Amino acid sequence: MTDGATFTILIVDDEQHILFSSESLLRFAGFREIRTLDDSRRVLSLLEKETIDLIVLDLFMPYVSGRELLTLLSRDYPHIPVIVMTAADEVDIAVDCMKGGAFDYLVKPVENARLVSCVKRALEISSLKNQVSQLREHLLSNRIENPGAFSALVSVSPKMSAIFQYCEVIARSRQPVIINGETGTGKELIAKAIHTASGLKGKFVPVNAAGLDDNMFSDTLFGHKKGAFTGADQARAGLIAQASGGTLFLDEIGDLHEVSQVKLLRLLQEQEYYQVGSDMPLVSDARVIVATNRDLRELTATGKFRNDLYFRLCTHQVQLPPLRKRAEDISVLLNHFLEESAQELKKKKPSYPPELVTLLSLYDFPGNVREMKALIFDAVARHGSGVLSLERFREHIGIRSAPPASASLPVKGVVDGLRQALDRLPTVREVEEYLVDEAMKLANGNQGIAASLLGFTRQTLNKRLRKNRENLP
Ligand SMILES: Nc1ncnc2c1ncn2[C@@H]1O[C@H](COP(=O)(O)OP(=O)(O)OP(=O)(O)O)[C@@H](O)[C@H]1O
Repeated sequence: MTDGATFTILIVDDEQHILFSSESLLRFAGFREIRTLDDSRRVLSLLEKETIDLIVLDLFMPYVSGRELLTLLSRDYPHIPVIVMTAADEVDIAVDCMKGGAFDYLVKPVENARLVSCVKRALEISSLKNQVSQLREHLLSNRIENPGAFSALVSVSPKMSAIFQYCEVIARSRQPVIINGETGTGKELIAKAIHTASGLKGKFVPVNAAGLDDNMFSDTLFGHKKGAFTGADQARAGLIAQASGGTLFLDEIGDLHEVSQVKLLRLLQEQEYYQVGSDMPLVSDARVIVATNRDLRELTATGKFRNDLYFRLCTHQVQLPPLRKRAEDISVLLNHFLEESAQELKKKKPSYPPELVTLLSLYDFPGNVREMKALIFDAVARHGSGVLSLERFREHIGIRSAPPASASLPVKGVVDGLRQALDRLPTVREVEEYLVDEAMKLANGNQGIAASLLGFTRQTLNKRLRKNRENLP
């Protein structure tokens, strides 16, 4: 999808009628910024003054030929794609132009659709190339230019900061984005951040596709005409109209109904949609960002998600890591949510025992940041003294005084491992020493947490540790 409004095209041809017809054709195809020149000597001075995204160049012109210009353009403006358009249908000339850096070579009279699709393709490829080089620069410079756009996302993780940098670059593109990640990892926050960083003036409009059948999807997104169906007493503009000049965020895209997938594909390809009960196409310029916690590629393989829609969506992809894969964020998020919850609940921000961070890092947070946020809000709501109690967290995380029955399998694995290593059945003392050692490692040396993991009291663990030390050779 190329957005004609954002690109400037220059057409150079000494024949006025060609300039006129090519300009009209491209304007009709949605390209609004078009410059024309019938004198090739003025091309370079124009390029010094204006930003041009693509050039359509005639080959045979008086004064400076198109071929001469092509050499200069490839040398000084290699990022601008040049489409050569000429009456000469000769293979040698075409090959020479392509070697000289032309993006494509079209023979006059050029079929309208051919010229438009060639221009769109060239712009798509060059804008992707530009993004790649910006991305490279950005990643090498290792900084975010607009940190305000990402301020709602609290993180000190290098993985997340690389993601923010990538998002800042793709924010400038109008191509769709797929955001993938487990529930609660911050997909909607990232989508909002991309919208803010894009500088788009329109709104950020979220729509949850889960549970919408095709009728509901069409009505919600595209709206309806008055009288379109029983009960449609008023016309309704859909959310896509609200997202005009902004971003439409489609959450849970993996659950989108098959028929709705076709409508979304049309919207992405043609930037067009139909309101329910209308056969008049409407135009949308909203940027589309989608999110899912499912594997879209896998869904395409099983036929549950259209291949062509996937390929339309997949230009930019963001994969958010689960919280358990960025343990360095536990402590900053804990402080952030303590602050936020204390403010919201009008309480003083409590302090917490240092073991809390270790305890939280041991947990795998299937609900990710959302789960952590809820846990902390609840603990702050319940607590009365100045220091948070670990009890509520222990309960949630499931570390109980007695190990669960299902623990027998891993224990068998431990015993088997020791049996192999020792070449005999290990003694009870050896198994115990091993487990105590592992628990202490997992708990970062915190005896309270290690004791909980082992199902001991802290005093019992302390005794065992002392005994282990005495048994050291
Ligand atoms: N890095 C973060 N910093 C602060 N808050 C966060 C962060 N990530 C997520 N959150 C919070 O966690 C909650 C869930 O975030 P969000 O809705 O963006 O996740 P999601 O991945 O879109 O979830 P789902 O897949 O369930 O729709 C929100 O309250 C959000 O504010």
